[in-house]
Amino acid sequence: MKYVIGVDLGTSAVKVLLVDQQGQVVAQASEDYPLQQPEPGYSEQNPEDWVTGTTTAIQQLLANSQVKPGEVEGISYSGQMHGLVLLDADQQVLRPAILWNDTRTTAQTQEIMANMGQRFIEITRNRPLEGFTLPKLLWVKENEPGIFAKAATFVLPKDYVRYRMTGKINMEMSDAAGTVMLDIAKKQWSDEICAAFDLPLSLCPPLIEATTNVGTITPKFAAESGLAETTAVFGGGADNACGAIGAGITKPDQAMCSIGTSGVILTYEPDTQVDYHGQLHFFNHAITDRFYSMGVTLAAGYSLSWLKKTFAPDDSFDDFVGSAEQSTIGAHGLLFTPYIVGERTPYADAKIRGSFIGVDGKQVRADFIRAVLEGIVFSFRDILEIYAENGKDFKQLVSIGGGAKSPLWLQIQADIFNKDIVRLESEQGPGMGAAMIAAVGLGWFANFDECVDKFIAIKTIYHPIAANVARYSEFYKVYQQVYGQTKDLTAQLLALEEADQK
Ligand SMILES: Nc1ncnc2c1ncn2[C@@H]1O[C@H](COP(=O)(O)OP(=O)(O)O)[C@@H](O)[C@H]1O
Ligand SMILES: O=C(CO)[C@@H](O)[C@H](O)COP(=O)(O)O
Repeated sequence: MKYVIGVDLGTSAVKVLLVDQQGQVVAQASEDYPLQQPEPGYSEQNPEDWVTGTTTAIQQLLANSQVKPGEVEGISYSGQMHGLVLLDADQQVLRPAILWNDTRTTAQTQEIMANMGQRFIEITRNRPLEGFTLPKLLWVKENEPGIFAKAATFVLPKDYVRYRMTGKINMEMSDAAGTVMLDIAKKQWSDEICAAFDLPLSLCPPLIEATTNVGTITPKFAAESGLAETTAVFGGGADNACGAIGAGITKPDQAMCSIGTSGVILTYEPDTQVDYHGQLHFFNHAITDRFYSMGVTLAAGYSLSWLKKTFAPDDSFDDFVGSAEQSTIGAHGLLFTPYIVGERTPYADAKIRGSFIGVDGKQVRADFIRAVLEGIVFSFRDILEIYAENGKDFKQLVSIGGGAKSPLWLQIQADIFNKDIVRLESEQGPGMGAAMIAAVGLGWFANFDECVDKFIAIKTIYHPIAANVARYSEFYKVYQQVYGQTKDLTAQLLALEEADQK
C-alpha cells in the first residue's frame, strides 16, 4: 500500500492525516500548542512548538496506523498564513513568530499606504492589513533594530517546519502572496516594494510551487519522527488555499466557508482579471497559475473558543455548542459581533471590539452561545454581500474546519446565507488539501481535478428552511448597524484598557 501525509499547521494545533490512494483517511493525530498574547493586540508562537508538535503528531500517526514508514511516499503541508519567522545567517530563529492575528502594526500599514498608495494594491492586489507579513517585518525593523540587523531571511510557519524536516529554505508561492511583498501576477518578489521600504531583496527566500518536490526527510528528522528518509517532501500551501483544494474548490462559481480559529469565505479565481479593489484578499492559489479571493473574519472559531474557555472550560465542545439548540433564532433578542481581536472583512479595523447587544434578564447561557454562533455567520454574510455586489452569487458553499463538526452551526449557515451548505466526509479541508498536494506532486494524479474526484466525498447537504431564512434576514438588518454604532465606543474602551496596561 502507498500513503501520503498532510500536515495542517493551524493556530490552535497541528493536525496530521495519513491518507491512502483512494483518499481514505487511515489515521489522524493532533498536538495543541499555546498562543502568547503578551500585550493587547499581540499574538505570538514559538516556532519550536510547531516542530515539536509536528514530530509528536507524526510519531502518534505512525504508531496508530501500523503503516510501515517506507509506505509513506510523500508529505506536504497546509500552514497558518502570514506569520513572520525571522532567521539569522545560521538559520536560527531570532524572535517568537508574529502571527496573522497580531494587530500591533497599524502604524506600519499606514506607512505602506502613505509611501506607495494605489501602486501597492496594483502589485500585491491587497490592501496592507495588520495581519500580513510586510507590516510585521517593518515593525521589527523599527522597534527591534538589533534583531532586524541579524536577520538573513524570513519564512512563514509551514515553510519553517518544512525547513526543519528537509534542511532546505524556501517559500511556497500561495503563502508568499500573503506576505504582500510578491508581485502576484509575475510570481516574483517585488523589488519595487523592497526598495520602497529599504528591505534587501536577499531577505526573501527562493520561491517554489505547492507541488515542487524539495527533497526527502533528513536523517535527523527521520530518527526523531519515525518517518523514512525516502519520503518525498512537497512545498504545500497557505491553509486557505489547501482548504479550498480539500473542499474541492477548483473551479469558478464554487465557494467555501471555513471556520477554524479565523473564518473565511473563499472562491476560486481563474485569473487576475477580477478586481475587488482590495476589499477582499486576492492571492495565488496552490494550483499553479490560478488564484483565489477571500474575506476573513479574524475571530470566528476563536470567538466560540473564547466563550467556552471563559465560561464553560469543563464542557465538551459538542455539548457546549449543542446546548444552543435550547435557544432560538435570534437568541431571544441577543446579537453578538465577533470583533474580539479586531476585524479584517468587511471592516479593516484593528481597533474595533466585539459586543453583545440586547442583553436581557430573561436570557440564559444557551442564548449567549447561540448569539455567538449566529454572530460569526452574520459576519460571513457580510463577506457574501461583497461578492454579491461584485456580481458573484454562489448556489452552495462547502463548509470545512472545526466549526463544520456541528450540525446546528451548519444549519445556521444554510439559513443565514439562504444557500445549500455541503458537509464533507472529512471536515479537515486544509489537512486533506495538503495530502492532495503530495498525491498530485507524486504523480498519483495528472491534476487536482482528478484528485478531487477520487478524494472528496459529500456527507450531508443542509438546505435553507424558508421560515428561518426570513427570520434571520430581520436580525441581519440589525447586525449590519452594530459596527457603525459601536466603533467609537469600543475604541474608547480599548484606549482606556491600553493606558491601564502601560
Ligand atoms: N465540536 C465542535 N463544534 C463546533 N465547533 C468546534 C467544535 N470543536 C472545535 N470547534 C471550533 O473549531 C475551531 C478550531 O478549528 P480548526 O479548523 O481546528 O482551527 P485551526 O486550523 O485554526 O487550528 C475552534 O476555535 C472551535 O471554535
Ligand atoms: O490570516 C488568515 C488568512 O489571511 C488566517 O486564515 C490564517 O491563515 C489562520 O488560519 P486558521 O488557523 O484559522 O486556519
